[in-house]
Amino acid sequence: MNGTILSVEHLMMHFGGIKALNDVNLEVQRGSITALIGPNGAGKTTVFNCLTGFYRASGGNILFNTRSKTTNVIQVLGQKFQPGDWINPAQFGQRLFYKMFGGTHLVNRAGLARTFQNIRLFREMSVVENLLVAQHMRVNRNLLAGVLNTPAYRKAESDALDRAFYWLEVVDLVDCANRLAGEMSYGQQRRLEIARAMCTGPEMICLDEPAAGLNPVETHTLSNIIRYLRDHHDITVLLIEHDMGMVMEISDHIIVLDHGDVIAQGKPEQIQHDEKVIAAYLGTDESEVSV
Ligand SMILES: Nc1ncnc2c1ncn2[C@@H]1O[C@H](COP(=O)(O)OP(=O)(O)OP(=O)(O)O)[C@@H](O)[C@H]1O
Repeated sequence: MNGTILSVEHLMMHFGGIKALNDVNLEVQRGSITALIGPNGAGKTTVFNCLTGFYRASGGNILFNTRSKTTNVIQVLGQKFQPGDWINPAQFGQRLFYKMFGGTHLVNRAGLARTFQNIRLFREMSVVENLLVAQHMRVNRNLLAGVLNTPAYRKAESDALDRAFYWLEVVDLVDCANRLAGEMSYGQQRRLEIARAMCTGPEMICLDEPAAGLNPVETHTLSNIIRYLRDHHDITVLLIEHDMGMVMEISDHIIVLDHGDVIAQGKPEQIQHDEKVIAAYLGTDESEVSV
């Protein structure tokens, strides 16, 4: 593995009086499969929502290091002006820029993609259309080029289609290309969500409970797809998952959250025997746990 792709420092997320995340610090290594686990309500999805810009964190830092630059996720979502900005024109200009043009699209453009716990496909579109829509930020959408149907425009369209079919092949859905996304089985929809995220050209993908609702055969196929992303495309995978068999089998590193704090991290064999982790899952006090 080569360096840190994601650093999260002192991340906090409060919903009114509820402290979903207290002070989360974690790092994800480039090219790894890292699992974020923890009991229900530990704050895992909230971490994902902060990382991918769906929530604006209450405090802390999220730095996403792609090969070409570092993106400050909280900054690109647009922050409130601070008193010091009025004497620092560069800072003021930057905040104004991101207030006007910032948003989650910049997080995706930086190379971070995600899937959702509750599948969110365009159900009334065909499978391949779902993948073409995902590429709108990469494809030439110049109106004039479209009207004149220029060679560059046709090439961009054909590349988008090739890319869509490449990822359909990886997730074994080529045969379903023209079916409506909403008509497919649950397992197929989960795989399509991964293909759609991959069509945005990410360096890192966050998968929120990808194995939820899958049978053992589908879970095995999914594990192979996740490994394929890492091994053949150098994609960093961060996943939330409750299927501990799968987590222990495919993860290089595991981070455990409980009540909005990281309580343990390490290799699967370390986590399996960590007393704090066992206590968190059993809902008992650490001192009561005997291994
Ligand atoms: N939008 C929200 N408004 C209010 N509270 C929220 C919101 N989102 C999450 N929470 C609260 O934050 C805490 C963490 O929730 P989160 O969904 O991140 O947990 P989780 O670890 O992903 O749980 P699960 O494994 O059940 O999906 C919970 O107490 C939850 O009720």
